[in-house]
Order: sequence, then structure tokens, then C-alpha cells
Amino acid sequence: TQSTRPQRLLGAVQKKATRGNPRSVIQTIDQFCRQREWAMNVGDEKGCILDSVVTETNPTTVLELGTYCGYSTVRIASLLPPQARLITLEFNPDFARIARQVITWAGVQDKVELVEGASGDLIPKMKAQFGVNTFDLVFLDHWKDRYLPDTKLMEECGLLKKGSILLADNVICPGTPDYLEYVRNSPRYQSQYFKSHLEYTKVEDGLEKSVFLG
Ligand SMILES: Nc1ncc2ncn(CCCCCNC(=O)c3cc(-c4ccc(F)cc4)cc(O)c3O)c2n1
Ligand SMILES: [Mg+2]
Repeated sequence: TQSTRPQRLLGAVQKKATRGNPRSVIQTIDQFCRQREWAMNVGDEKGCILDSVVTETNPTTVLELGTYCGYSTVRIASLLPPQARLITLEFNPDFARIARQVITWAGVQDKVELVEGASGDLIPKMKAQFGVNTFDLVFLDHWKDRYLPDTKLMEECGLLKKGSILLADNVICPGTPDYLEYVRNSPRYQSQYFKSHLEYTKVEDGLEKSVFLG
């Protein structure tokens, strides 16, 4: 039977990346996506912006919406202090299966909890079921039409505190116009656009960083 792209990406990681070395896993995936097959990882260019936001936030509790193959999960987890935790939500069980193996190969599994399911169902359970109080950082990289409803849901569920950071991928390509309009016009957010490119291409894309003001 034919392999899937995520399976081929995992194969490249297990063949070329050094076990326990997150940077080598990231480098291997970027090389695979540039030289073999494009895949919707945040990528190296936007990944550097992600790294800088993570390090300046120095978060203890992070939520990622949309794991895919675990590329940004590994990028974020590799920058977290020892006691910090990253919860990542993935809707697609096939992607989740691959991501778990990428995360383990990178050696960051102790900082990561991958939960299978839809963000709209899981966000309301974060406090009771996952023992979360508030998130210091949320990385939005899932269905683009879920960014806005899920942000409102996180507000309603009291998962954001003054100073919580939302970092959203793909605000230009594929685009999240309703989300952008909301975070840029709401008095409850201070937003900043980081211009970049769609992963592994010359097409414009960018990350929107929004600080929740409470
Ligand atoms: N609700 C819920 N809860 C939990 C979930 N877990 C996963 N999902 C579903 C997420 C499905 C993948 C989302 N990501 C993208 O669609 C995406 C696409 C492109 C792209 C593609 C083609 C082009 F020509 C140009 C750009 C680039 C990106 O960087 C992207 O991130 C969930 N949903
Ligand atoms: Mg993305």
C-alpha cells in the first residue's frame, strides 16, 4: 500500500535525524520539505519568529492548536524550561500517530501532551480534565476558520490571563481574515504582524502576535 506524506516525513526523521536532538529533527524535516515534498509545517523562516516569541515569553503552560507532524511541537518544546508543559491538539488520528513518533525521536515527549480531538470540544475541558489554569502562550495553526471561534472560546473559558500571548500562523496564506480583524480591532488585544513567507516558498505569509490585555 502507498505510504502517506507524513509517513515519508517520519521515515526521513528516523533515517537522518539524531535521536534526542530536537534541532536535528527540525533540520531534517526542513530539508525533506525543501528537497523532497512540501508539507504544511510552520517551517524554518516563520520557525525563527516562533522561537523568538517562545524565548521572550518564557512560558510554563503552552497550548498548540494543530499538531500535524509535530514540527512546531518539537520547536516549542525544545525551548521550554524543565517544568514547563506543552499541550498540543490534533484532530486527525493518522497525523497524531506520526507526530507522537517525531516528538519521541526528538526526545521532548516529557514536556508534551498530545491530545486527539477537535479544539472546539477540548478547549472547554482544559481546566477540569487537563488541570490547566491559564495558558501563557497559544500557537494557532489549525483550521483557519477556527482561529476566531476558538479564541473567543478560550476567553469565555477563562484560559487567558493579562499578558497571555496568542501567536497565529498563516494569517495571510491561507489567511484568517475574521481572526485578524478581531485581534487588531478589539480593545482586549495588542497585536503585531511579523511578515514572512509561506513555509518553503516565496509566497507572502506571516505570524500575528496578540497580547491579551485582560
Ligand atoms: N478544530 C481543530 N481542532 C484540532 C485540529 N487538529 C488539526 N486540525 C485541522 C488542521 C488541519 C491543518 C491546518 N493547517 C493548514 O490548513 C495549513 C495550510 C497551509 C497551506 C496549504 C496549502 C496551500 F496552498 C497553502 C498553505 C499552510 C499551513 O501552514 C497550514 O497550517 C484541527 N482542527
Ligand atoms: Mg500553518
